[in-house]
Amino acid sequence: KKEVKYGQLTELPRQDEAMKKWRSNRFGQFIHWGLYAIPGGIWEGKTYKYAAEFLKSSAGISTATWDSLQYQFNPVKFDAKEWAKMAKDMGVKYVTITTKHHEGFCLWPSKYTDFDIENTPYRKDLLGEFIKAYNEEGIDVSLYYSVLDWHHPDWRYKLNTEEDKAAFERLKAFTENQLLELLERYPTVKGLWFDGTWDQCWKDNGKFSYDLEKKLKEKNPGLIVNSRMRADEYGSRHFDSNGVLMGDYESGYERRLPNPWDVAVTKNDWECCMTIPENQWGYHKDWTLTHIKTSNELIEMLVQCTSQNGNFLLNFGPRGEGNFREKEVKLAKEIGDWMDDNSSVIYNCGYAGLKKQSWGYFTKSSDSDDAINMVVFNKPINGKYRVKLNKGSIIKRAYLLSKPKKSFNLEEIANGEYFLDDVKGKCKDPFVIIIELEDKDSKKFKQKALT
Ligand SMILES: Cc1ccc([C@@H]2N[C@@H](C)[C@@H](O)[C@H]2O)cc1
Repeated sequence: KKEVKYGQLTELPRQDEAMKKWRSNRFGQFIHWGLYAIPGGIWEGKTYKYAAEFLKSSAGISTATWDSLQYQFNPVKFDAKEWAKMAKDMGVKYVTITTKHHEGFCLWPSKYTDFDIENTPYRKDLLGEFIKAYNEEGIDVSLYYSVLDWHHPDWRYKLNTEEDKAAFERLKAFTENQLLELLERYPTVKGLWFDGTWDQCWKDNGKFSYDLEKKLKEKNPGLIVNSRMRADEYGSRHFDSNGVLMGDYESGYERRLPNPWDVAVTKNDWECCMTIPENQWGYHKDWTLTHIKTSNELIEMLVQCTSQNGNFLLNFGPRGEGNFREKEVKLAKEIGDWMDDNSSVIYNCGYAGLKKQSWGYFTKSSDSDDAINMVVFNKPINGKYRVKLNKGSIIKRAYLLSKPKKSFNLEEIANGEYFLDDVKGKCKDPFVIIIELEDKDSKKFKQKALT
């Protein structure tokens, strides 16, 4: 074991109220919005397939040219209340918005740069309007902040010379100032989502990231930060050099999920962030370039995350004018319709302590030990759901969440294992079966085979 002085700051898993709320939220909306939304992946008539928020590098655009987009940023269609209503109807309990992406443009009026919303035709504190509207809908707000900053003259990928090191000291001060400014201006913010921390410059500053996490948590007690914020003094990221998780939850699942049967992942808090297209975070004008995920695919990801004690952060990329494309509005509505009927298997739910089975996913509410949720995505060809619980578990009753009076026929096929007869009729959406268990002391002893 290495001696790590600047590794984990807060003992995990956190059991304070703020973290319990974060955990029970389960479903969040990611918003990527910045100057990149203006060109939307197309530059001088050429469409670039790579992620639209990377157009500056994909199209080899100079910083001066890119930064002049600032004078075009005027989201006349932006209506924070409308955005917050769409999010509320979709069923998200929290939102994470890019305050500053790699381009360096700030959606809030910052004292530390002119490359911000104040110096655009819009002028007003857009981020402030956004936070107020979402909080009024009862949605927690967390802020995405990119340490990597293509605009800032003191950004360095690597610190080779003394001049590099001096420049990066200024960049670190700028970063700390902006983050403290964000927490000062927006005290209701619940979390910070760091990105752009993979370069050598940051890995060489592990102690700084430790001290910064400490300062930010002193400024905003209960603040929740992702593991991506941190490096230890040896340059190890997310997990310190002894494999101990840093930050407050693991944020390595970007556009990918763990294996559905992976149990190890359930021991930490974690979050998966996901795009609707194959790989677009910022607005891209052309969504015919790759597969666009359906609401069923996205609902299955949300359910899988919940089944493994993870949160699901689904990304939306609004247009430069400040409205969402129709496909995103439609998906938000479809997901919201499903959540209207089934959110009880998501909010305040997590890993049921059971092996994944072929019909779908188990989730269990943190508030009850004698009920288990089965979220079905695959109907069995033999018309019976094989349900394998822990040994000694006895099902008292099983029924559809949508038809609680109608009990399933049960057939006990082994200790803690049952067949449930399938429901009649077609189900076009994923549906929920509630399993009510006999409480523990009423169990009948079942002879285990001697082999
Ligand atoms: C190689 C790469 C760098 C940065 C990213 C950023 N992280 C996501 C959360 C988005 O912000 C994306 O732009 C993605 C891939």
